[in-house]
Amino acid sequence: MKKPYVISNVGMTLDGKLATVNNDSRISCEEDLIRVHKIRANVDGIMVGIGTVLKDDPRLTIHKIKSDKNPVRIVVDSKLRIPLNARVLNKDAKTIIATTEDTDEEKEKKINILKEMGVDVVKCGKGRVDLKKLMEILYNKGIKSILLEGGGTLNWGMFKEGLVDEVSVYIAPKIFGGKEAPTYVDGKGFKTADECVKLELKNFYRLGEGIVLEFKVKK
Ligand SMILES: NC(=O)C1=CN([C@@H]2O[C@H](COP(=O)(O)OP(=O)(O)OC[C@H]3O[C@@H](n4cnc5c(N)ncnc54)[C@H](O)[C@@H]3O)[C@@H](O)[C@H]2O)C=CC1
Ligand SMILES: Nc1nc(O)c(N)c(N[C@@H]2O[C@H](COP(=O)(O)O)[C@@H](O)[C@H]2O)n1
Repeated sequence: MKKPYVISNVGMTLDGKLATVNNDSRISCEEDLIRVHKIRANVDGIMVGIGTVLKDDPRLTIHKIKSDKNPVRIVVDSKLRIPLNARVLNKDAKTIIATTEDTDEEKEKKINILKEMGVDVVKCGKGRVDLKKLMEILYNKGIKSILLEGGGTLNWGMFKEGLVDEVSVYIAPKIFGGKEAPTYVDGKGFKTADECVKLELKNFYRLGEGIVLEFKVKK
């Protein structure tokens, strides 16, 4: 199956959290945010789940370094919960919303509004977005590389389907704790170690106050 090359990147605390229980996600140092924007500048798309949009209202554009273009912003949003005033819907970059084929009058109305705003709405899957099918659709739209930023639920979906090729993670010297705090990979989780995603460590280095680890996903 032809699919984009997918790099998963997060800023994570030592205890694996992506934010506090109160959704404070100030984890990466400035040096790491610049590293992230250099990755953003080298991919065709940046992908997040709707949970991240609802909690962070991210820009998903390149603003920490100079860049003459922005990657396509991709939001995975089964129930089309995206607020129409979300920053990812502004004119700074192209945006694709991936939703499910399940629909009703209200959803169709919102899809029409989004299309009038210049947003590309893609329907694939029932109940949940079919991520494998979405990857094929994005590849056929010319998106050959994607930075998957999360959050933990979407990361689980992508890892579970074997759609991630590379992992880079900045680990901050912080501990957030919190059983309910979001982690790098949430979702159902693998039941046995045999099923888990296996990685090959390719590189690691100090950055700012933390450390960056880079892996290839073993296929
Ligand atoms: N520190 C970091 O690097 C980052 C932190 N975050 C944090 O992560 C949290 C958001 O993560 P989550 O709440 O887990 O939301 P999420 O951003 O992972 O979005 C999950 C949503 O995506 C949709 N979805 C549709 N099809 C799916 C599929 N097949 N598999 C999985 N999801 C699918 C569903 O509506 C699901 O609820 C926020 O606290 C945010 O600050 C998010 C990105 C990076
Ligand atoms: N790499 C990284 N480190 C952190 O500490 C973070 N909190 C995040 N969050 C991701 O960046 C998005 C917000 O930044 P922009 O407004 O898009 O520049 C946020 O939504 C997460 O995807 N990432």
